[in-house]
Amino acid sequence: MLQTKQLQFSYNRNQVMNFPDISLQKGEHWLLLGQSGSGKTTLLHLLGGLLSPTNGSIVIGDTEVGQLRSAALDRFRGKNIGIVFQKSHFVRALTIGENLALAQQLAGLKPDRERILALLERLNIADKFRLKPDRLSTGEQQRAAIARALVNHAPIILADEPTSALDDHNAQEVINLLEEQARAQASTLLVVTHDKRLKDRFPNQIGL
Ligand SMILES: Nc1ncnc2c1ncn2[C@@H]1O[C@H](COP(=O)(O)OP(=O)(O)OP(=O)(O)O)[C@@H](O)[C@H]1O
Repeated sequence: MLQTKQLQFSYNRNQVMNFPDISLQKGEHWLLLGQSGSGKTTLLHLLGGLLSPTNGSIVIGDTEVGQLRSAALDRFRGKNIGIVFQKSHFVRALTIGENLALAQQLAGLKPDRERILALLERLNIADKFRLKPDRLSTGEQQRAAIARALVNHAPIILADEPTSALDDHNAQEVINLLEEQARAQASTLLVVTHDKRLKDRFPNQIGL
């Protein structure tokens, strides 16, 4: 489903990051662990097509992601990769419902109100459909971010520190929801974390 080979990246010439080869199969759930500054977010952004590697390859399904250019990459990413960012990055002027519809449109899909409402319902925030993101609590925003990552049925879900800003109860709930929803649509899930509460959560682990 997702394979990398000899991935390297550098933000500047003095510091080259080398990443271990990874191979994630369909439907598997993985944790990506490592100290602060070890490159977890960078690797997640490479896998999500938000950064281009300086060397090496990323293959998702049958597609070599590095071969795709701008518009094609945007569509590919929108359809195939759902990303839960550390901070949710919603468009503040749009409601939660509109933000999710935008995610569908950016992937070249038709806005599907039923799908959006069903997901918000599953995540217990259907009543936030017409609210702007700033009106939601941190935990609710994180659930809305999960809904956005799932809305296009992406076969790969990447989550960057999804629990770091949450208390124990909300952290458990968010990770349960991510797992449950990924399982329901047979998506491959990769969760980046240095949250000790999650370290034994999935047996499949990549260390940086
Ligand atoms: N935009 C950037 N420009 C230059 N250097 C950067 C940039 N982003 C990250 N770095 C550097 O790259 C290295 C890896 O950063 P990254 O954010 O990937 O680590 P991380 O493991 O996700 O850290 P944390 O757990 O603290 O979020 C760090 O040394 C960081 O200072």
